[in-house]
Amino acid sequence: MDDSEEIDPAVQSILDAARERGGGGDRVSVSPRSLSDAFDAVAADGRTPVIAEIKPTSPTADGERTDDPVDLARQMVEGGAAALSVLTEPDHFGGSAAALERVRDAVDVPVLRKDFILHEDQLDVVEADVVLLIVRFLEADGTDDLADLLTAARERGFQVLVEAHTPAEVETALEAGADIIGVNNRDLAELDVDLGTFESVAPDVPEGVTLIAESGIQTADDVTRMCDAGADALLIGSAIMDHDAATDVEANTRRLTRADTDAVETTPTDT
Ligand SMILES: O=P(O)(O)OC[C@@H](O)[C@@H](O)c1c[nH]c2ccccc12
Repeated sequence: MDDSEEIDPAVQSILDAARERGGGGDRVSVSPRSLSDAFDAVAADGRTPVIAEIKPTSPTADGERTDDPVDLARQMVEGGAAALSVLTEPDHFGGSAAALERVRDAVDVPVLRKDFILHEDQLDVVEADVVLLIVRFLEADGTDDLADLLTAARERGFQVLVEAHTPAEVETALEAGADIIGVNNRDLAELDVDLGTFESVAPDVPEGVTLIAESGIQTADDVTRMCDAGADALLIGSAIMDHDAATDVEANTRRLTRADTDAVETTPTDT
């Protein structure tokens, strides 16, 4: 629908690959770990709910992190992450369904499958507690309808995070019945990040909806800023992963999950 606004060539290439990718085999049926219970539990413990993302690389990253995803997942949980996000897109993010499966077996927290799902059968690739649906991409021709995909995902047991970037996309998400909305600070047309996006779009999201701030959150101040603007939880990848294998993933996670609380943590000096 909205193909008139040029999207970044890197994003177009992701979309083209997603269109080609087949689905799974048998229809999956998931008994999901509750995302809202996980957020409540960490909040009760004085931490900020953070979904820590395992993203080996991305079109905007330098290099690729090749550590075992299970090791990374354990460090993130040890550092206080409420939930994990695992990229399963293979061609541009270095992800795989197998990595998600191993991670979900190794931890107790909910796991989000991060991918570019355009068709119902792509829901059947792997079990996860939450799947991502991106409004912007489901407006393109030749993709399934957002509301239909949302229903199809819920019928399989998935919780659904619907990603928006503008007030119009939030409206679309709400009309489709979304109850968990992520506002992506990264503009998929340009690939640049502006935390002001969340601040300007958040007021359009009604109280009863779980609201997640996504992308570009680097520092403790950024965490506070997103929480002040109404975020119930934050999705953080690069600042935790870094693409320098020497980075301490557990310490990074701890620093950001403790950022909006009074808890005092020592901050690593090399980040
Ligand atoms: O690494 P960052 O800037 O902390 O961003 C994490 C996450 O929000 C980002 O990876 C993301 C948001 N929406 C997506 C959709 C597909 C792939 C990736 C994403």
